[in-house]
Amino acid sequence: MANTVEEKKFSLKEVLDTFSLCLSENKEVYIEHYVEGWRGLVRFMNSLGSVFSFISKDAVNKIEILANLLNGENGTHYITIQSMVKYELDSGLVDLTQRDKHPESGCRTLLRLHRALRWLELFLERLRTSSEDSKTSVMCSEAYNESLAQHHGWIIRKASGMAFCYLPGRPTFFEVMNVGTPEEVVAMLGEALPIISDVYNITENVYTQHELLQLP
Ligand SMILES: CCCCCCCCCCCCC/C=C/[C@@H](O)[C@H](COP(=O)(O)O)NC(=O)CCCCCCCCCCCCCCC
Repeated sequence: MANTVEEKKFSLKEVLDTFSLCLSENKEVYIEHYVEGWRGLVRFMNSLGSVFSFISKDAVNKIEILANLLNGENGTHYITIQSMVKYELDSGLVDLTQRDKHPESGCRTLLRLHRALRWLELFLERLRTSSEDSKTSVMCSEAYNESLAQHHGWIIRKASGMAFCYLPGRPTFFEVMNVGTPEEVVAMLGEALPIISDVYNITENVYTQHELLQLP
């Protein structure tokens, strides 16, 4: 039977909207919607070609770790990032100095996606303010160098740099986002970016407060 969810032509707007569901009234971040937002982003990335599959494989792996924690027997502790951090720290479930007993804790796994969210924020901001002849590969690698690259070793940085060269040009990129005219894409990005920044900043604060930004 056809998988209608996979085949539906999606709009990047819907994906980015998912991040607006992440924030609770008291500014906690719901992991369910965070994970859902990432699933949508990965789906979008997959539609850009198989050269990105080493990236999406890693992202999917991390998304699934978090989804399993949320759906597991201790799932109630994984409703928000704040409750996850409290629970895992209080229960000694986080490897703080080296990967050892808890190599796949929620805290260290989400931190990797959190760093990638910063890349997304920087990349989308560049896209939003770009001109017609701007190069997506340049915008992407600048955003990467300012964020994720600082946490990646040489091999991953090289492989990422090569993958960026296969990004479609700005016009095609805007088209596959399936949002509308370039002006509509720019407007959509203008609405989505503050929400992504909010989610990023709130998470960053939680991790800073608990000194978790360097988890191995
Ligand atoms: C659309 C272009 C896509 C460019 C994606 C830029 C991000 C490049 C990241 C390269 C990651 C390479 C794979 C391996 C990573 C891991 O080593 C590394 C560390 O993990 P570990 O501590 O468990 O070992 N993992 C990570 O840093 C997590 C990376 C997660 C990357 C998710 C990227 C999803 C991109 C979604 C694209 C959506 C674009 C929408 C724009 C309109």
